[in-house]
Amino acid sequence: MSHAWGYAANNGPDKWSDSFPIANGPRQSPIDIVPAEASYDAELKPLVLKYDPSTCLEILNNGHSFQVTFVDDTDSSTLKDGPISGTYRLKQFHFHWGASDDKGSEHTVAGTKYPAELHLVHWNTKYESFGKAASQPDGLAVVGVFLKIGGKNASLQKLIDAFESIKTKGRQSSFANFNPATLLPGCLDYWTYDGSLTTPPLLESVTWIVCKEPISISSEQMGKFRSLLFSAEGEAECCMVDNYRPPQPLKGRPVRASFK
Ligand SMILES: COc1ccc(C[C@H]2SC(=O)NC2=O)c(OC)c1
Ligand SMILES: [Zn+2]
Repeated sequence: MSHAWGYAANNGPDKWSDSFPIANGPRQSPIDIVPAEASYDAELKPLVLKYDPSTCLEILNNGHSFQVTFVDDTDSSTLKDGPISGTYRLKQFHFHWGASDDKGSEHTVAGTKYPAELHLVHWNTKYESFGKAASQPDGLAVVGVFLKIGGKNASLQKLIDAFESIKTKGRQSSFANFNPATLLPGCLDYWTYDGSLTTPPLLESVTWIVCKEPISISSEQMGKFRSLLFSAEGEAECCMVDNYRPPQPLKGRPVRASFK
């Protein structure tokens, strides 16, 4: 692909295999999660998420989504237990969403699309850095949380209030003392399977942990997500919407449930 990857007809998910052949690999993400076909695994532990708001660093528009990045040089913000062994550090979180409320999530549940999906990205501290971990089969663990249209979400509003400073691609601003735990649903029941990054380079290094319970976002707040731009300042404006990869073939992978 001569031009950079994106989500448009000429550079979107159907074209990514041109430059990233792993797009057709055996453990690609996202997937359609079919609850009736997931197997309850009593050995799966509850998720242990410990987040320190003081590790929150900045919020940025990377041209594909907006992302909140964390200081990850200590074990201050970590994910443990669940389906993983060892300690994974929080690196960043970001979202995927649609142009309308009938689409936007990457994972789907028995074919149901949610309007958006949150990804909390963690890396395995058995490797020396995020970059090194990202190329290892057990290098990353991403917690996915669905968003459904409902009441106004005060925690999401704190992110939205920073949007005017990151409207266009490449813009970033300092963003301190945000607690990502406020974005988690009350119930942490989850499905888990072995998968990949959902954008290029599509590395097959992610243990996916997808929460069953969604969090809420209001229609007005969804509208603010859609006011961000894929385009940089001075370029023709292109609204940041439909930045999701559709479900990929399961290829025989087991999907386990932490709940009955
Ligand atoms: C090492 O290079 C990368 C590149 C992209 C992402 C972000 C992808 S991965 C996901 O779940 N959603 C996304 O948009 C990444 O995240 C771990 C790591
Ligand atoms: Zn993502």
